[in-house]
Amino acid sequence: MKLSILGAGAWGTALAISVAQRHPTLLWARDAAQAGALAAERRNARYLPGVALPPGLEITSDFDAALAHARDGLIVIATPMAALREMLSRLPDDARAWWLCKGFEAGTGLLGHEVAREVCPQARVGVLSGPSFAQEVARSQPTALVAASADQALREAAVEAFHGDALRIYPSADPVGVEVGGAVKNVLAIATGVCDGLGLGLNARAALITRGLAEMTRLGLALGARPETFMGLSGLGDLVLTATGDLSRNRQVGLRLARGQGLPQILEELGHVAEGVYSAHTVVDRARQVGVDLPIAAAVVELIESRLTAPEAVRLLMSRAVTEEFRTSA
Ligand SMILES: NC(=O)c1ccc[n+]([C@@H]2O[C@H](COP(=O)([O-])OP(=O)(O)OC[C@H]3O[C@@H](n4cnc5c(N)ncnc54)[C@H](O)[C@@H]3O)[C@@H](O)[C@H]2O)c1
Ligand SMILES: O=P(O)(O)OC[C@H](O)CO
Repeated sequence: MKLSILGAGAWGTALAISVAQRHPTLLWARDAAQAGALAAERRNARYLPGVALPPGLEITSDFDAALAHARDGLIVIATPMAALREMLSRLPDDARAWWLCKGFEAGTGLLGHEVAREVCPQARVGVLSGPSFAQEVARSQPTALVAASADQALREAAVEAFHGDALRIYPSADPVGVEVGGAVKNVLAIATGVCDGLGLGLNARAALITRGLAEMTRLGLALGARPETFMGLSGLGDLVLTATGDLSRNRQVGLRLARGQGLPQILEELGHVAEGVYSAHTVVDRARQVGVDLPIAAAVVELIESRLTAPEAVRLLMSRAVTEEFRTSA
């Protein structure tokens, strides 16, 4: 099966390295100079240093050539969430496409499948998510992902395309749950980074992850997700990885906020997208629209928008009124 991966950041490059070992794969970079450097050096020095590109992986900055390559195959959108709408709008009507980005679209508050419904209703689409640090996938370390789409044939195509010796693919028919998990875990990883950066201890970290999972699940159920999805790879799995793994950019944002570093400097030093920063406000807004309370995510918004310091955010969360552990309503 032919694959074109749109976006040559860390994750697009890592997935391209993985699938190019099994399928004719083309990696599109929007910047011609970056595409030239990737092709000449056979590595992605800016976004994924230290990993060689396999000889069969083709590189281009020609968008039409990328679409043509995958005409009978699959397109994979590997840009940040902020560029998903633009990428989807450039696809042919009958495209078969998967995206890798995790978040709610800033401004509209939409999840990826809702953006696709607006922009390319004829296309057959899905989301590939789950616990997956790009550096580990690029080095063929064992990883399990979930491929979620309402389209069963497209789910089968994803297994054919992505499944391999080091990459297990679990199909899912719950794109809502998978996308909510991927978006909310990024915000919770910022919170856990703050918690660990302040040295609040392992009890606090476990509490934050568990109560964060409750927030993710409450929002997902209100948006029509299946409850079991939050116990799966794109829910609990990705939350545990991102909240505890130091390779996470979102966790790094939290660790550095706890040290008192300013957000603009943190983002500049990271050099990669940290989707939780851009999604936090939108996650909380979307939850409010459906009557769901997300205290941890709301505290992250206060912190990144500089209305609270990290210790003040902790005091706010600890002083909340007592509630039942499992609420019967939002
Ligand atoms: N890095 C990971 O381990 C990982 C794993 C799973 C999911 N993700 C998700 O995948 C998405 C991409 O993450 P990443 O780590 O590759 O980011 P990154 O910061 O490493 O790279 C982003 C890439 O997108 C490109 N880009 C930005 N805006 C664009 C636009 N308007 N049009 C075309 N290209 C554009 C950039 O040039 C860059 O190549 C994010 O939503 C992230 O949450 C990342
Ligand atoms: O580095 P992060 O925080 O964007 O997380 C990367 C992936 O989403 C982990 O699954």
